Amino acid sequence: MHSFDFSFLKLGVFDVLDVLLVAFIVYQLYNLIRGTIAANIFIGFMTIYLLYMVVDALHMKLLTGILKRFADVGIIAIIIVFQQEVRRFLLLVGKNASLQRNKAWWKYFFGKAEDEKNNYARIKPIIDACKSMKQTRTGALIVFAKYYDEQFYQNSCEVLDAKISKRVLESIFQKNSPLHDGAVVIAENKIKSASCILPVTEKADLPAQFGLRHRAGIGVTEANDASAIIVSEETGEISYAKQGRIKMDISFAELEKLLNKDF
Ligand SMILES: Nc1ncnc2c1ncn2[C@@H]1O[C@H](COP(=O)(O)OP(=O)(O)OP(=O)(O)O)[C@@H](O)[C@H]1O
Repeated sequence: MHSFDFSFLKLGVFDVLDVLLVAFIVYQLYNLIRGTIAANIFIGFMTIYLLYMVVDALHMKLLTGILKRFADVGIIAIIIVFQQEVRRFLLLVGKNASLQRNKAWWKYFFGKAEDEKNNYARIKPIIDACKSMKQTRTGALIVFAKYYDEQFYQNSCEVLDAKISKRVLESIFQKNSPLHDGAVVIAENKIKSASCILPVTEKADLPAQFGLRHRAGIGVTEANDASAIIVSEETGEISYAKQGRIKMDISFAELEKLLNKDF
């Protein structure tokens, strides 16, 4: 009678750790692309790879040979198909590994109160500008970039390097202003640029009323370590995008909390 060889099922501690780490990375990757078309492609890749592992373990030579061809080019295909996601993933890894974290701990113990006070002073002009633009139904898109990638933002933008103030933000988004079309990018505590054309998200499951402004607000946070405030011209509603997701119709108290964390 034919006997199966199950020796490959012997597990050591490192095998378990290996599986857990891979599961964690796959889950994080899936989280990054959830809700996008890329998620379906990702599931497709994973299915083919899992199938390859199973047929390989069962020594089914022909199928293993065919699937191996897919698996071999898989990593290159992933980099090409998921260019934006890979970029965002590496940014995330880089950010968490940087000294920024240690600085945050240091501030947590020694300078938190002072920090919050300073942060409120920084945030206030932005919140005030949003309040006023909400009232006047002035459409706006303000991006907060943790890292100002000149190549990414400056290509299509008008470079400003201006101090953040309520009146400057309001004037930029005024309907008659030559700079009102597009987004303002804030980084390093400055209004770095205005009138920026940003990549729009390809997400298919967004509310029907979302036009290009909202889509660009979400799109920029998919590809970069950035968050974005969107003021709707139609409804005056304030939305907040981060990591490719959007919170709609938020209050100013909520906006303050979010900015305190992200800006
Ligand atoms: N790729 C882009 N990057 C930055 N801003 C953009 C981009 N595309 C459009 N916009 C801005 O969005 C405006 C058009 O907004 P649209 O009405 O399509 O958006 P919306 O999401 O429906 O928002 P609203 O509720 O304000 O109408 C344009 O005038 C321009 O200022």
